[in-house]
Amino acid sequence: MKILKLNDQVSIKRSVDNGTEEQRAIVKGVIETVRQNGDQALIEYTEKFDGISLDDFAVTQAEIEEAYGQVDEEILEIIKEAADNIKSFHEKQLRPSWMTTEENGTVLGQKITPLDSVGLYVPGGTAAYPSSVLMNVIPAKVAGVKRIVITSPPDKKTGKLPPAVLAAAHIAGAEEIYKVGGAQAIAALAYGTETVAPVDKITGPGNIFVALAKREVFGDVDIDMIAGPSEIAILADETAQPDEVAADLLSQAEHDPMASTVLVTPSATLAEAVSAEVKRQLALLPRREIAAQSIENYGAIYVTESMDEAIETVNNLAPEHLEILTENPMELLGQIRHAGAIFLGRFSPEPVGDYFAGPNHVLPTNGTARFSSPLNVEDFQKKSSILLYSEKALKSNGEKIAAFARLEGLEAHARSIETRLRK
Ligand SMILES: NC(=O)c1ccc[n+]([C@@H]2O[C@H](COP(=O)([O-])OP(=O)(O)OC[C@H]3O[C@@H](n4cnc5c(N)ncnc54)[C@H](O)[C@@H]3O)[C@@H](O)[C@H]2O)c1
Ligand SMILES: N[C@H](CO)Cc1c[nH]c[nH+]1
Ligand SMILES: [Zn+2]
Repeated sequence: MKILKLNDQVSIKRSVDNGTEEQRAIVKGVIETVRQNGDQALIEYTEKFDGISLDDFAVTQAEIEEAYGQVDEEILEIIKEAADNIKSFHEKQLRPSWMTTEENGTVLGQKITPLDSVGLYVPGGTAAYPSSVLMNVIPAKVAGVKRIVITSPPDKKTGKLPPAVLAAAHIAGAEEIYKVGGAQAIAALAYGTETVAPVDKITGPGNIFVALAKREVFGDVDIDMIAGPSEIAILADETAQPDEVAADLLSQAEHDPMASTVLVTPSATLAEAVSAEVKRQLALLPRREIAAQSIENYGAIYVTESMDEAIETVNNLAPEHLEILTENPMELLGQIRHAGAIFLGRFSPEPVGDYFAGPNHVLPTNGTARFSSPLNVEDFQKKSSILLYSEKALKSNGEKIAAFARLEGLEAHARSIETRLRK
């Protein structure tokens, strides 16, 4: 792993993938065709892109039950326990609607309403993570969303969805599931077909066709974010254990050849030891080819002059995941301004959050932790403002409001107020 002296250009932001002109044209064509031909287009694209011919792409109750029976009992128990943890964490995010009443009778407030319906895209292949099903469905459920739809491409061999994905969906409480992937799935969720009623918001990651389609339909429906490859930054001092630091870096490197893995430390001794450990452990990993590319192209160890400089470096990176492996991690927490999730101490390695602890693993990437947050209950709700002015309140403020309206040249606004002042 490269050991670098700090320079203030430190960044793990990769350029956002806008796809090629050809890919953008394909996505536009797919969306338009689904809008015109509905279910028939879904069937034809599934045959063309996934090699599966289906008459009916809705997952049946029997399929869900069959899948549930195929997953090991112990694994089901683990998924259920993780689901309980995720639910109880997200329940703490719930905020009530509120109203205040002033002495003059004015009532102001904010009404919180769940979205009516949301769609979760679950990518195909090895990235069909049951944990991500929990992380998307459970906050939506906690928010009060009534209709939760899942779409995912059918396996190219079996024509089915992975049993663990269906089991996780069942445990999380999502039963409306379609075997459709790619841009055609996003189009169906956004605009509807004969079988798939449209949703109000689409969440979940996917390949470039999925990402471009989400961007294309944004505005007609809401979307969560366009998630980039996984990132981990570790802030460590000389007390950190090199084998643990290396294992944690590799835990994210194995996700994606473009995953970013960075150690920031004032300890040159730790830097050397971690570099050697990464090399040793990498050779033992089943997904070593993916992890090796990530480490080679997006991995770095920065040796800083001081811990303060290391903290500033981490804040500039604004990583998706930050581990603090120092003698007293809690003492540094107050100085961390930008990170999607912060893992404190050597007994909280990042996979604790990926699977089990409760906080969401859908996190801002590409430096966007500077201004955005983990997926949360509010992503599945919206707010309406509530205003009630009493006669007394309108009469005492009406002239000011009318004057403000005239400042903007909006006479009808002013008269809407004044017509009430004269009565
Ligand atoms: N950021 C994250 O958190 C995260 C998590 C999991 C997965 N992912 C990403 O999900 C992706 C999974 O990719 P995948 O391809 O296995 O599954 P996918 O479900 O994202 O895409 C499969 C679909 O892509 C479409 N497609 C494929 N080739 C096409 C073509 N030439 N023209 C038009 N459409 C085409 C097909 O409709 C197919 O059903 C990876 O890119 C991975 O990085 C990201
Ligand atoms: N670390 C990933 C998000 O960055 C989430 C995940 C799913 N499964 C394992 N990890
Ligand atoms: Zn992970």
